[in-house]
Amino acid sequence: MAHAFAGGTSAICRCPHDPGRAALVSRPRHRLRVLASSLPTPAIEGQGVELSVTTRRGRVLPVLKDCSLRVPPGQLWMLLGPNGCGKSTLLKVLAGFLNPSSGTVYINRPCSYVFQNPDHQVVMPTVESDVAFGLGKLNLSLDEVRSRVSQSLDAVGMFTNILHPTQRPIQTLSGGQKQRVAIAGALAEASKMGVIKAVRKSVGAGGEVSALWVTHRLEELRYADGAIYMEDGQTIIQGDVSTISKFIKKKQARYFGHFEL
Ligand SMILES: Nc1ncnc2c1ncn2[C@@H]1O[C@H](COP(=O)(O)OP(=O)(O)OP(=O)(O)O)[C@@H](O)[C@H]1O
Repeated sequence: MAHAFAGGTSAICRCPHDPGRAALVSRPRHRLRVLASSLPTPAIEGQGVELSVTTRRGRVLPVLKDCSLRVPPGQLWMLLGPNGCGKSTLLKVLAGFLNPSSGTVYINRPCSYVFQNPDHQVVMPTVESDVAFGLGKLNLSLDEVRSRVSQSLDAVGMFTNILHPTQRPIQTLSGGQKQRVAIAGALAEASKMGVIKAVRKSVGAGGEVSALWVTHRLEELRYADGAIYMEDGQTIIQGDVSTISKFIKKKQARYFGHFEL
């Protein structure tokens, strides 16, 4: 299933069940900047990436302080770290949605997922109702439905804001936007592990597709070829799943140990 990849030109793909999760998916197509490296050309690479934002009060806030990572082609890597450590921001920088204050980014452009005719896939009058359409059968609470709708729209790059209100009539959308809404509907219905399994399936076939998946769930690591751990705006460690898993578990043990004192 290609829904997890289907972001049109969007590289950010958020998990439908957790706003803190996202995936960056790329296919070899267009090179932004080439990094000198003796290793095989990566699918996704960041070197010394930093990003500061200026708050409304004029305070400069460093969000990414020093991030380096390398995702080999045809692999699925996970990006983990505590809430607010900068995972989503790093993804946005890698995807080209945000410009880094410094550092280098290399990324193969994501491919688009195109339906033959998006008008055949959208059935309800507004964006929100269309994405929620398939959830009716799942017996979910209103909050859960709203959360899934918003996360699925995020996943396909249809960020809900003034420009993309969830109440927007479907007929005012472009063809590409309708495609995204249709995909968001499918994502909203996907089960928790279903999406990551689908991403796993799609990655690795011939090295064509690579993905960087942001998660808090250690159990999702089993689908990964490798992982990167971030803390406080910095990438701390990158490596194979077993190494990163042990590293995180050790950290958690130390954390909980602290509270047991
Ligand atoms: N435009 C901005 N203005 C102010 N603060 C920002 C901005 N963008 C990000 N931040 C802050 O930077 C930090 C990192 O945010 P980010 O969303 O990247 O974290 P995250 O690791 O994805 O978090 P989570 O796992 O909770 O989703 C947060 O403290 C966030 O509030």
